[in-house]
Amino acid sequence: MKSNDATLPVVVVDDDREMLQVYRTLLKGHGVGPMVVFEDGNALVPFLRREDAAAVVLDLALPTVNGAELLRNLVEEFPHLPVLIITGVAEIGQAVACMRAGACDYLLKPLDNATFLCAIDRALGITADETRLRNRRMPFPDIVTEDRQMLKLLKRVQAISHSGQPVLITGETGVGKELFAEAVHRCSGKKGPMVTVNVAGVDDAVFSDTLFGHRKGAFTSAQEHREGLIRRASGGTLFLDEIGDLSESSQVKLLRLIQEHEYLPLGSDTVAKSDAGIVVATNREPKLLLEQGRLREDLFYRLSCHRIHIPPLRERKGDISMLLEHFVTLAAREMGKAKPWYPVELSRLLQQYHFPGNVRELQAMVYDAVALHEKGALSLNGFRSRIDLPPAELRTDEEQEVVTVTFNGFPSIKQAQSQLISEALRMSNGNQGEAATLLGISRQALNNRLRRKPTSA
Ligand SMILES: Nc1ncnc2c1ncn2[C@@H]1O[C@H](COP(=O)(O)OP(=O)(O)OP(=O)(O)O)[C@@H](O)[C@H]1O
Repeated sequence: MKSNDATLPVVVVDDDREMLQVYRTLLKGHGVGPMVVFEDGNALVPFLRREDAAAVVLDLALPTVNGAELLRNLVEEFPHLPVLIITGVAEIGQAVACMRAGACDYLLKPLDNATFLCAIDRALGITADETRLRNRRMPFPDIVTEDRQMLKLLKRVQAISHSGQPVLITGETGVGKELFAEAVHRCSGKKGPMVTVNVAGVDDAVFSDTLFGHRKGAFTSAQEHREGLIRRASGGTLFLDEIGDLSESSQVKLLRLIQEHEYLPLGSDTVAKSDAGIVVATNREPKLLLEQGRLREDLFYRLSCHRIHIPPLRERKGDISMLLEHFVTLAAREMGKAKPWYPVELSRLLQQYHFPGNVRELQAMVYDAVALHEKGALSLNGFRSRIDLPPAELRTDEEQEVVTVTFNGFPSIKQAQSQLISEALRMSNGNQGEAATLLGISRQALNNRLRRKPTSA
């Protein structure tokens, strides 16, 4: 990927040569470009797979491909790329469908130059933000966060990942310890795999056998030679999860592995060597385990060389709206459903909850809501019941705030009406009959309102 956003091209897909000349003049005069042109859509996706772009300007009426379908493909495959739709057909249902499919703007021909350039500015603004975020988290594509403390931790991960010392990751259940272990592994540049072993409640015999393997005949049922998982992690990383209740003898073996990079397969008297990096995690407080005599002091100090403590979600509530959006998108994609709409106040509602199960709990809640939703929208009430918050607990002043937050101030009747019509059209995928039913008015009444104020919906 090129590092400087200003060098990324704006890709224009239009078969009208006169229009292409207009775009060229406008973009050049605006200091935006270079411009890459496709007169039909077929070569666009292969191009975007090879090259990065700042934005796509897409004419819906293309000769050989369906513009709406191309838009859906672009959003699906390049979710960060802003797509600006241009069309000659003033059709409100189509506009709503395009915006719902993920277009960043929708403009009508004949083009108003100023409106077009404003839309381009907005699109490029989005690109700059996304690129900044993407670059900041480059080695951590799966970790969604904007929290300052978490971003500091990610920097720390980058700094320590090459040291060759063990890494201890702590934090409550579901905060993302395994994700961080993967980040350590990815940043280390090790070519081998990351092998995860959950050692919760595992006795020493199973621990040793699983990790170090055994020779044939090492014990009565050892019919075959077994290679341990440490061998599989050669050239990579061994991630031991839940080390909080490891037995005393397993701790000694782990210490030897960390210090000497050596282990003894069961039944073998030849010491084996390992070059795997070691990352361990626990959701218990290590100091407490130490005080209770459940963690050996020498192992604790050896493990504490690089420690990463991930804060619980309730201490970084600012992440909730990003995670909500991330999981709604992910869940819809995995379930093969259209991404449902949800009200802006949902993330405020979730911020009232303390999330004992942390990100995992939020993820499960969202997946459940996406699986169950009807009419294309997630229900606030469904979430209220999931977080044991009866409707009565939402205070009246907060309910009023919902209105002012949605409209950025108290709305006029006209604004509220126009917002309701837009939402109904959005939720019904542009189907005016369905939208009218949602609004409790006749289709004719909705049509009259749309004709009176076509741009408001
Ligand atoms: N910051 C995040 N961004 C995106 N997904 C996250 C984030 N944090 C956690 N998750 C998701 O939440 C779930 C739980 O995360 P993970 O398994 O890493 O937690 P954990 O701390 O290892 O839990 P446990 O202690 O129970 O093993 C996973 O599906 C993970 O992908």
